[in-house]
Amino acid sequence: MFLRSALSLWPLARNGTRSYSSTGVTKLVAVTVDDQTGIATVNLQRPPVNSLNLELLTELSSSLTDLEKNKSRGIILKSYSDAVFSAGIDILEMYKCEEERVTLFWSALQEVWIKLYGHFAPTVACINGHAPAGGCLLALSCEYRVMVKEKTIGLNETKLGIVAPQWFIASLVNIIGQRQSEVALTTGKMFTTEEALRIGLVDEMAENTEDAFSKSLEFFKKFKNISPFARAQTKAFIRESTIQALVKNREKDLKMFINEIRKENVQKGLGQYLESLKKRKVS
Ligand SMILES: CCCCCCCCCC/C=C/CC(=O)SCCNC(=O)CCNC(=O)[C@H](O)C(C)(C)COP(=O)(O)OP(=O)(O)OC[C@H]1O[C@@H](n2cnc3c(N)ncnc32)[C@H](O)[C@@H]1OP(=O)(O)O
Repeated sequence: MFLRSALSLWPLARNGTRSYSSTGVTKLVAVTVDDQTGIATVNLQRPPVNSLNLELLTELSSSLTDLEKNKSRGIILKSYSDAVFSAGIDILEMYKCEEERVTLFWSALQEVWIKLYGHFAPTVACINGHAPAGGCLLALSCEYRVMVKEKTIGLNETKLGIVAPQWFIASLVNIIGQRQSEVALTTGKMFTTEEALRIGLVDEMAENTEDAFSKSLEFFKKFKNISPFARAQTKAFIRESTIQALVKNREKDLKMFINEIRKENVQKGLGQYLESLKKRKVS
């Protein structure tokens, strides 16, 4: 009954699913809700590598708000691409950036993290491609991670000469613990799927995207006999202090980000990194 009335808020059904976009036009984020289960698939679709720019983050943020309002039964976050889940922050948002845009950009990233990390429904990252830095952050924000074999994941910021903010670090520490996080972060380690599984950075390994998606769906069955309220409130209690640490310091965090990326050596490093990306190819 509850499911029916919640779902009736969604746009017209098509083949058992409801497609949805906050702007009315599907662009960088496509949301589909399964009519039977109420599970939403949030597909990131910004070719070529789903790098996170202001527009993608703004769409993702409003999709998350709508899913919260419409009481989705769960979220699977995935990529349109079988190669890359998300390449993290679009370096062009940090390199030679304008103050007004970079302020909006970082605020949107904060907002997405707060909404995803604190989402009331169960969330799964279906990591069907590489997930460096900000891509890893999105995956860490979910409750469960299923990753396709032979991909890579990690917070590699130090490799770019930048420092991962406290909330990136907390997201990792809450999953793999302080010691493993310290080693991973200080060395900018990118884990293979197999390594990530061994240290608990991901929960399951999959053969391919289809397998990852069906394993992601299985996760929701764990809550079949659990009260949604008890589940959501428990999650909120567990995550509250991590979320509040950013919520109370958003302005300070924004200033630190802008100061950090404006440094001459950081700008030089970002420029060189962009150049090196253009020369290199990952198999
Ligand atoms: C006291 C201090 C307090 C703290 C203050 C805050 C500090 C700042 C913190 C900022 C946090 C940043 C987190 C980030 O997310 S930084 C971004 C890190 N991302 C990466 O390192 C990933 C880079 N990309 C790759 O490794 C590979 O592209 C890939 C994802 C493995 C995919 O490989 P593949 O071979 O499939 O694709 P290509 O490499 O050929 O890429 C295709 C084109 O896309 C461009 N590209 C790739 N990644 C990015 C990116 N992140 N931003 C912009 N552009 C990107 C690449 O150059 C290719 O472009 P081309 O076709 O024009 O050559």
